[in-house]
Parts: sequence; structure tokens; C-alpha cells
Amino acid sequence: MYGTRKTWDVGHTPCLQELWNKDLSLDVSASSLDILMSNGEEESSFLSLPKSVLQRHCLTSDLSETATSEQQQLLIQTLQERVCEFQARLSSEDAAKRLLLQRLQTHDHQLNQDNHQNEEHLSINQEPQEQLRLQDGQLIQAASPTGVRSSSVLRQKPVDFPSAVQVSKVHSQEQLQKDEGEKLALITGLHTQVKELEEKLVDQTQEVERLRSELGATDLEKQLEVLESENQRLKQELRASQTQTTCSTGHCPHSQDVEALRGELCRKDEECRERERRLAALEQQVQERTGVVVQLQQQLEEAAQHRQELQQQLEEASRLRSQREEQLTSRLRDAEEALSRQAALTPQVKYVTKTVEVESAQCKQALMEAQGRNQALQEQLSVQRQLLRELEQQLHESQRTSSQLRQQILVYEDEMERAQGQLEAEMQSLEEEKNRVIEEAFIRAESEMKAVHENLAGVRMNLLTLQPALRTLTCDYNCLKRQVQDFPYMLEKAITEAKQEICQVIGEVSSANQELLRKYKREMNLRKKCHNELVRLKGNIRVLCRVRPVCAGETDAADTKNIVTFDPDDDAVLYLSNKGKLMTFELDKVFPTQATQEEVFQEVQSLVTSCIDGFNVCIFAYGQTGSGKTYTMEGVPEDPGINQRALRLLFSEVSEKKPDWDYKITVSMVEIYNETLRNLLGDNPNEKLDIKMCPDGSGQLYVPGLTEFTVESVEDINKVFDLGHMNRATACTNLNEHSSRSHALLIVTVAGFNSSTGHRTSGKLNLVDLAGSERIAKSGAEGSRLREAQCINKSLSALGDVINALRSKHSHVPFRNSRLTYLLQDSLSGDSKTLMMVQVSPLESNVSESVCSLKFAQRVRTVEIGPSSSSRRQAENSSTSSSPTHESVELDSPPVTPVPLPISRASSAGSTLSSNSKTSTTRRRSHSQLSTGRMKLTA
Ligand SMILES: Nc1ncnc2c1ncn2[C@@H]1O[C@H](COP(=O)(O)OP(=O)(O)OP(=O)(O)O)[C@@H](O)[C@H]1O
Repeated sequence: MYGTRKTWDVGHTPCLQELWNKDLSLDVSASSLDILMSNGEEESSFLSLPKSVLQRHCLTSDLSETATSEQQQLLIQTLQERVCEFQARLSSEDAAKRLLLQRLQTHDHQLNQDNHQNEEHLSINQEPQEQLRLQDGQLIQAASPTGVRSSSVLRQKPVDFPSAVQVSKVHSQEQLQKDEGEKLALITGLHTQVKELEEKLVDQTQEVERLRSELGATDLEKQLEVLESENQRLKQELRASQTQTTCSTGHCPHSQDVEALRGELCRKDEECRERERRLAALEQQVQERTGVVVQLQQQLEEAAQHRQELQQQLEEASRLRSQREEQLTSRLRDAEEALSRQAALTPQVKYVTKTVEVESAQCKQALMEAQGRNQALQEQLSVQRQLLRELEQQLHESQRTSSQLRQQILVYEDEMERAQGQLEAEMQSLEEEKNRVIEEAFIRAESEMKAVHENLAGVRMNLLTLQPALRTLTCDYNCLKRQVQDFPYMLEKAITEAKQEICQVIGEVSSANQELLRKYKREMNLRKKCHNELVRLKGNIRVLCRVRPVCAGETDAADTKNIVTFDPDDDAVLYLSNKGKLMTFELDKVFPTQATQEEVFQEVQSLVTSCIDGFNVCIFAYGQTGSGKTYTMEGVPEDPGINQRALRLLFSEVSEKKPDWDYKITVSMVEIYNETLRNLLGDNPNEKLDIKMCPDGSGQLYVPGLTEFTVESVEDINKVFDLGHMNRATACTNLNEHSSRSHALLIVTVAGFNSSTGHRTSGKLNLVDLAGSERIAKSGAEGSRLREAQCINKSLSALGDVINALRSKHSHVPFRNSRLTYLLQDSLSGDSKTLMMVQVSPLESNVSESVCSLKFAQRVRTVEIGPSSSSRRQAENSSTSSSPTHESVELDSPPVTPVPLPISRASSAGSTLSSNSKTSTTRRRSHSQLSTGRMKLTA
């Protein structure tokens, strides 16, 4: 019977877990040992489990949160001491166990002697005994009808078996029932207290969770202390309640023994389980401690992960706590069930005693089994001791690591001290260097200061001498300053005055310019009027005569006698010896044979200048073939004629007027052959041109398709003349004959614009080289030559008719009777100026043509164009006047009143010249003139 108790006392090993607790472990272990030695007075060891668990958690938290190297050392020392103490206690427990074993053996002999009385009880309690054998701290068989508590009772019974049997025999059945009622009441009270404790435990758990969430891991230690104190208080209350229960059941010796045995049995069972759990927990704690030691080492190296690891540990502790709570809850539940079963089995107590008495053999067997278990526990204990040694080794390693770290720290401190010493030495040297530099600087500053003082003395002396100059300069400066201050005003005033003066001067200049411009315009108009008057006085139609010299090849012929003589006193008179009769011809001017091209041009250049003023001018050469018309008009390259000289003069004149006037000079070349107008500057010289009226209603004539070239230099003139000659030569086989049978016209247009006055001028200069005027009868031409001669005669007759009509102031001037007159209409009418250069051959063989040409010229000379008076000419030419007709129709021109020449362009409607109709009229008039006038055809 005592063997059972001894076996369960070995399970007190879990008291080692309590050793981890700094405050309570020794006391608890001592109380446990006292319990063993006092035969199991403590019955509520299973309720003390939460306290130990909490204490273990508290220790873990302490280790994880507050452990430093010194604390670890202190803790290790404490553990070592407690291990030694625990070993001593184990030895004492072994002695106590052996004593109990001896008592059980003695009691076994007594049981053999009293076997008859216990047979009945043995049969009844057969089943609980079997359950007792199987019981190893687990309650898996508690579901049997007899219950665990009955087994515990059976195991406790052998302790006080003789007294229990005696009590069962003495007390009556009624007393047992009364005791059962009291036990039920006590159990009910205990059950109530257990519930209250559960509720408090739940509340404490909730409080712990709340405080954990509110205060965090740093307040966990305080909260654990609170829980610990609360647990201590609950434990005291439980003890008090148990004491009350014991006192309440103490009046019955049998029941007290039964309860004592039962409590002892239960306590041993619970202790056995508790030790097993504590062994497992101890292993786990050893592992956790190992992890904690590693974590602490890592914390020393990685301070940043310290808080996270603490949280992990706290979570682990919480998890373990919850596990312990669950286990506690399950144990409480089992305890309740056991109590309930015990309450149900109470009526059978009377049979237990008997069963126990007859169960000695089984008890021995159970004792042996308990001893076996004890041996196993001893082995487990040795294993735990081995683990402890390993843990101690780890702790030693930790200590060694800590000592190494300290050594490193010391090494670092030494290095720091050495570095500090070096630094101090360097600072000392720098300080000395600084002092030396300061001293040198001080010495140098003193010397410099001395020099500065000397300079200062000199400066002061200079200052004393410069003060009068400074005063003078100051005065000058103030004066200049005032002047500078007054300068803007003076400048503005001067600028204003200058502006006024400039404006005044500009105004005066402008007015002077206006006056000059006005005078200029007046003078220009006056010059123009004078020039015009001069031209008018000279006559709008001037007739000049040029006698060509006798060529070298003409001197040998028989009829090469020079029949032309000149008046040395009058350059306007020409004498012509015709068949012994001296004929006198008076023209505007007669150029002798030796007259040069320049002299001829000087006489005509005034007309060219009139063209620049906007007048239309017509200069044409008239005479028989070979009389020098082309020479006079075109000249030769080395001695150009009127054409080129006129253009040169135009260029020079317009260039002189260039600042104010802008002139544009264009030229065209036209040939009239057989009454056909040809463009000599065009691409197709054979193209026939026509003369048309301008469609703008201005009454001006124009030649559609006529090519015009703008010329600005002599080179341009030469190019134009070359082009005209080339085109003229292209259209004929014999240029000389062709040129003799056609009229060549160089039309020069001068358009001017005065940019200052806005005045525009436009003049036209027609330079005409007429075809030969020899008589058809003399030339004896036939066929084409006859037609050419007829055309030439027609055009020259038309020219004579026009001039005669102009001279006669007829209302109608037959310009359209020929292409020539129609083309020269605007240059023969109005205020136009006409100059006829009559070319005369000095040879006797050409006397008749010469007489004819001179008579024609003399008649033309009497014609007045425009408003000018020709009374003088009329009077002068009364004796020698003749018709300008090429056929030498003698016409007695009456004096005419100068009236503007009416040119009825409206009557010449139509774009083309109706030569036939007009010709018939002109012819009739010519015939009329021939019949009525005194002109007659020269033979
Ligand atoms: N004033 C002059 N001085 C020198 N030579 C002259 C002069 N006038 C004409 N001649 C010469 O007389 C010749 C004929 O002159 P030019 O060809 O000019 O006559 P023309 O009247 O034009 O003949 P055509 O009617 O056939 O054209 C030329 O060789 C020319 O050099």
C-alpha cells in the first residue's frame, strides 16, 4: 500500500520547473516535500498547476525581456544552486520512499492474516483494481461505471487499510448515509468554488489580453506580476476552502481516512501527470531557453530585431498559456466528472474496504509496476539532468562569448585610448604650431605697424600740404556739381532752342525750296515756251538741204559737172544751174558738200530736245536715190548720222534731268515697202503690220505687234540698228536697191515722269529715211520696179498732200492716203515739229531730180503746222513756191490764217487704212490742184 505512495512521490520532479521561479519555487518545492513527508495533507496540488505555469511564463518573459549578461550569470548561479538543492531533495525523497516501502511490506503480512473478511470486498472491487493497474496519469478509463475516484480510493486504501476496515465495521449504515450527504454538500461547495475560480481565471485571461493590447509587450512584466499575485491569492482561497472541507469532515474518523486516502491517491495521480507534463514542459523550456540564448546573442548583434523577437516570444508564451489553460480546463472538467462519479459510488464505500483487504496480491503487483515506473522516471530524471548539463554548457558558451565580447570591447577601448592619445599629441603639436605662428605674425605685424605708422606720418604731412589743394578742388567740384546739376536743364533748353531753330530753318528751307521749285517750274515752263517759240519762229516745218559731195567714181563721167553753188553770205540759199539757167532755192538752211555730220545734227538737235519736252518730232530725209539720205540719217560707223546722234543726245539730256525726271526711251524700226508695213525688230521680218486706233478712245494710233526696245546706252542703239539692218537684209536680195525702194522709219518714244511734280511727258521722234524720189519716166522701170516706183510716188505724193493740206489749213488732212502719212500722222499734226532734210546730188546728171526735190522742199517749207504764223515765209516763197508733190506739181500756196490743225480722227474710223477710197479723193484733189494750181510736172 505504501509502495503506491512512494511511486507517485517520485513524480514531484516537476518542482524543478518551479525552481525557475525566483520567488516561489523553493517554497513550493518545500511544500511539496512537506506534503510527502506529512503523508499527503495537501490535496489540491492539481489546482496549483496554473500558478506554476504562470510562474514559468513569468520566468520566460523575464529571461527574454530583462536578461542581460550579468542577469544571465546571476540566473545561472541561481539555477546551479537550485539544481544542487533539488538533488539533495531527491535523495531525501528516495529515503522516504524506501521507508514507505518497508511499511508496505509490514502491512502486507497483516493483510494475509485477515483474508477471510475481505473476500466479499475483493469480488466487488475487481474492476476498479484492474483500472488501477492501467492508470498512468491518464483518465481515459474514467467512463467506466465505477469511475476514477473509486480507483483512487482503491489505491489510497492500502495506506490506512486496518483502521478503515475497523471503522466500516463499527459505524452503522445510517451514519454512512449522513456522511454521504455531508460529502455531497462539500463536493457541491467545492464545485461552486471551482466554477468561481474558472470564471476568475477567464476574467484574468481577458484582462491579460486587454492589457496586452493596450500596454504592449513592455508592460507584460507588470501584468504578469499582477496575475501572479492574483494567482497566489486564489491559491490561498482554495487552501482555505480545502481546510474548511477537511474540518467539516474531520468528525468522522472513517470517512476522514477514506477521504485522506482518496485525496492522497488523487494528489499522487495528479502529481504523476503533473510531473510528466512538467518534464515535457521542462524539455520545451530547455529548447526555448536555447532559442532564447541564441536570440539574446542575436539581440546583442542585431538590436533592431530585438523588439520583434520579444513579440514573437510573447506570442509563443501566450500560445503556451492558452494551451495550459485548456489543459487546466480539461482537468477541471475531469475532476468534476470524477467527483460526480465518486459521489455516485459513495454507497459502495463499505465494499471498498473489503476489496482492498483481499487485493494484497494485486497491490504487490501494482507496487512492482509502480517501482518500474519509478525506475523509468529515474531514467527520465537522468535525461533531464543531462539536458541541464547541456544547458549549462550552452550557458558557459554564452559566458565565454560574452567574455570575448568584453575582451573585444576592451581592445576597442584600448584602441580608442591610443587614438585619443595620438589625437591629443597632434592637438598639442598643433597648439604649439599655432602659438609659434601667432608669435611670428605678431612680430611681423609689429614691424608692419611700425612701417604703417611711418607712412601715416608721411601721409599726415602730405595731408597738411594737400588740404589747400583739396579745398580748391572741393570748390571746383562744387562748381562743377552745380553745373552738372544745371546741365540737364541747360541741355534741355539748348535742345529746345536748337529744335526751334532747326524747325525755323527747315521751314525757311522748305519755303525756299517751294519758292525755288516754283521758280524752277516757272523757268522750265519759260524755257519750254522759249524753246517752243524758237522752234515756232523757225517754223514747225523746217526744210534743210544738204548737198552731198561728188564721189570718187563720179568725177570721170561726162555729166559729172557740179551744178550746185552756194551763197557765201547766206547759208539758206542754193543755186542750181539747170541748162544754163541759174535757179535759186531758199530753204531754212543749206549744208554744203563739206558739211559734217555734226554740223548737220547741231541744226536738228533742238528738235530732238523738243521731243524730251513732250513734243512729237518728225525728221525725214528726202531726195533721189544716191543723194545721201541714208548717209545723213544713219551715217557710217565712224561718223554716225542723225539717228544715233539724236539718241545719244536724248541719253545725255535725260541723264542731266535724272534727279527729278525719270525717262524711258524705247525704239522701234519699221519699213514701208510697197505700202506694206514691216517690223524690222520683230522675230519675223516678213510679217506685215497694220496701223490701228487705240481702243482706249484717246485717238492715238498704234501698230499692233510692233516691237519696241528700251535703250539706255549707245550699245543698245547699236544692237537695235544691227538687228534692224539684219532683218532688212534678210527680206531682200539686194540691200542697196531694196533700201532705195522702201521707207525706213526709226520711231523713238521718250516718256518722262517728274517724281517731284508728278508731271508726265511723252514725245515721239520719227526719223525717216524715205525711198528714192526719182521719176518713173526717167528710171524706165517696169514690172516690179514700176510697182515699187508707183508705191514710192504714191506715198511721197500723199506726204505732199498732207503737207499741202496742213499748209492750206484744210479741215481735212489726208493722212490715210498712204502708210507713211498715216503712220506719221501724230508727228505731222498739232504742235508737232517736222524737219525735212532734202538731199541733193551735185551732179548735172541728177539736175532734174535735184530741181524737183528742191522745189518740193521749198513748197513744204511754206507749210505751217499749228498756230504759228508763216506770213514771212509766204511772202518770201511767193516767187518760188511749188507743190510738194514728187511729180513737181507747181502749187501757188495762198497765205493762210494760223489756226489749229483740225485732225478728225473720228472720221478715220476703222482699224485699217482704206487706201483705195482715200486715194481716189486725194487723187481728185491732186488733179484739181494740178488743174487749178500753177504747179506742173517737170519733164
Ligand atoms: N555728205 C556726204 N559725204 C560723203 N559721202 C556721201 C555724202 N552723202 C552721200 N555720200 C555717199 O554717197 C553715196 C550714196 O549715198 P546714200 O546711199 O546715202 O544715198 P541714198 O540717197 O541713201 O540712196 P538710196 O536712196 O539708194 O538709199 C554713198 O556712197 C555715200 O557714202
